[in-house]
Amino acid sequence: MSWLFGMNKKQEVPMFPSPPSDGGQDGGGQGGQPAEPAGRPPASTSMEAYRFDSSALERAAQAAKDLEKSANAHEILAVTKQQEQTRQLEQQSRIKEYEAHIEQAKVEQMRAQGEERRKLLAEETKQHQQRAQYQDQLARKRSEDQLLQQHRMNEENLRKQEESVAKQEALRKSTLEYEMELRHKSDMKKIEAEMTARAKMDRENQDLTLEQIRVKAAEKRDTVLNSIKTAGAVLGEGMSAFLSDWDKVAAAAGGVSLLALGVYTARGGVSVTARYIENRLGKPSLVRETSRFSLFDALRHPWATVRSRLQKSEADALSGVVLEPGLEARLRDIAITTKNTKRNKGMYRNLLFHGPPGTGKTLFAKASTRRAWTKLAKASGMDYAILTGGDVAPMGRDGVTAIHKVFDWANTSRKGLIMFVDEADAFLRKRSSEHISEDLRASLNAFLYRTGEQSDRLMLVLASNTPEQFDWAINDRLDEMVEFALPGLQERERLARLYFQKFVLEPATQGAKRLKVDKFDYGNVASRIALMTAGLSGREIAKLGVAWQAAAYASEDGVLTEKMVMDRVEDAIRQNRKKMEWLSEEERREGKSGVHSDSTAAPQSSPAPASV
Ligand SMILES: Nc1ncnc2c1ncn2[C@@H]1O[C@H](COP(=O)(O)OP(=O)(O)OP(=O)(O)O)[C@@H](O)[C@H]1O
Repeated sequence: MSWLFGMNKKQEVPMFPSPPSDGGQDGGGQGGQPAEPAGRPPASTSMEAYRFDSSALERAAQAAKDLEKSANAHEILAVTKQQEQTRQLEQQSRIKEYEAHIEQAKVEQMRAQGEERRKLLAEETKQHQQRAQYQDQLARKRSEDQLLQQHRMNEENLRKQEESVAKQEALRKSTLEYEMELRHKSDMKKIEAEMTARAKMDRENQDLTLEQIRVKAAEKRDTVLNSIKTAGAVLGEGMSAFLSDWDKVAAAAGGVSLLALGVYTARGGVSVTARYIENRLGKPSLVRETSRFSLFDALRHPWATVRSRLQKSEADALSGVVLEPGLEARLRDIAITTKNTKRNKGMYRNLLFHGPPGTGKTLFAKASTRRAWTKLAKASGMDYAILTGGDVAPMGRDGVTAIHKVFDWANTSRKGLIMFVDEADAFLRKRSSEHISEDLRASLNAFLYRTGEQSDRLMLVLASNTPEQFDWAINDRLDEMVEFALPGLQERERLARLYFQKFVLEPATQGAKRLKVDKFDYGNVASRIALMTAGLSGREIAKLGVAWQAAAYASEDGVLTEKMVMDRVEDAIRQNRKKMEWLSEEERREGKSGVHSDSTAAPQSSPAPASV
């Protein structure tokens, strides 16, 4: 209603202090008051607020008159009413909004409460679980403690039993010793008494005894003299009769000559026959091991022969040898090819096994894995023989004969023979650059002579970790090379497991030995060892097994702990690094231990290079 009090639309709304109880009515006395300047003191403002201003009423009356006179008075009133209604509606809608807000706030509050309750519940569940876990842990710990207690008690009992047995044993031993001592003393006394008695008797009978001796000696002398006289007379007569008859002399000379001839002929014949039989049946001295049946060996060691033959037929081919799968497959392929060669009566191929030291070349062929080699030979349907190159040099000039003997013996095999020569570089080295003895050179020449042509009876397998030392003529005879590389990651893990089993678990379970294993996850330890031991050879890992065993024996309680295992591994790694440092620069360049030269190198699990 500002227009009613003559307020211009452009005028600002006055800022009044809040009125007393009736201050809200339209057209209140303060309506026409001009706005106070901001800086005026509040006391004077409140005084003026209660002063009555009649000019406003006058202006209102005037405005009402003007309004009555106005032609649009009705419309203005209607508009005013509408505005009033609109404001009321707006007010109501604000009230509704406010109520809606309140409702929403309630919903929010309920949701927050729900959330709180859920959190509380979750917290309670968590607490409950933790409590359950804790109780479970307590129960486990209790049971572990009980087990430990039990274990300790068992050990204590065992110890007591052992002690009591030891005491009894000691008592028995001391009793026995005492008894023996007593017996000894009484024996000694008896002997002493006998000796004294005999001495006394001898002394008393001395004269008699001397007389007896004298009589016996005189009798003996007479007998001997008489015998000599008689023999001389008989021989003399015989000789004179023999020499006087020339026919008898001639017959005797002929008989003696024939006898001598017979003896020499028989000796020569026997030695030739023996050599023939030896060639057919005997094993040459250079052959360390063979699958061929040897009559002499069977007669000398019948039980060992029977047992080894039985074992071979049962055993798993590659048990105890950890090879990279590609290499294993390759060896099997070679066996199949060899078998087919034999079946088709073809010519055999010569092989070379090469690689760094300690990678299983010999192991594959020799004693402990004899089965594996047998399997290869068996799969090919052939016999096998194992020789060592190092045996040839000490034979000196006999080396040539020994080599010929081996090849003669090999050629008598009906099935065909695989000849494995371990450490072949020991006698097959270069004739030109190396300073080798005449005897060794002659042995090498004999070997070359006997292997000059492809054979349908003999397959040659050489093993060496320095094949670059071979004489060129030997290289020329090789048809295929198989590389035994350093073990890769998986092989190292298998090796670690194998040797832990062999040197720790098996002795620990046998019970007789003083070796126990602490509780730890060995699978996990083996994986860690495999990761750490890149560059170590199979032999070095096998030695680790022995080191673990020794560590357990050296400890006070004989228990092998995880820490002891890992300490030995770190030792082995350090030693390997040291060995690598010792390798001369030249050896590195030559690549003798090429795979070793970078001990941190990635594991070499790739298959060996194919062929020459
Ligand atoms: N692949 C493997 N699997 C299982 N054990 C192995 C393997 N390689 C080596 N070893 C262990 O190392 C030892 C030595 O191996 P082996 O004599 O076969 O080595 P090599 O290759 O012939 O070495 P060198 O060239 O020095 O003669 C074996 O007795 C065995 O304990």
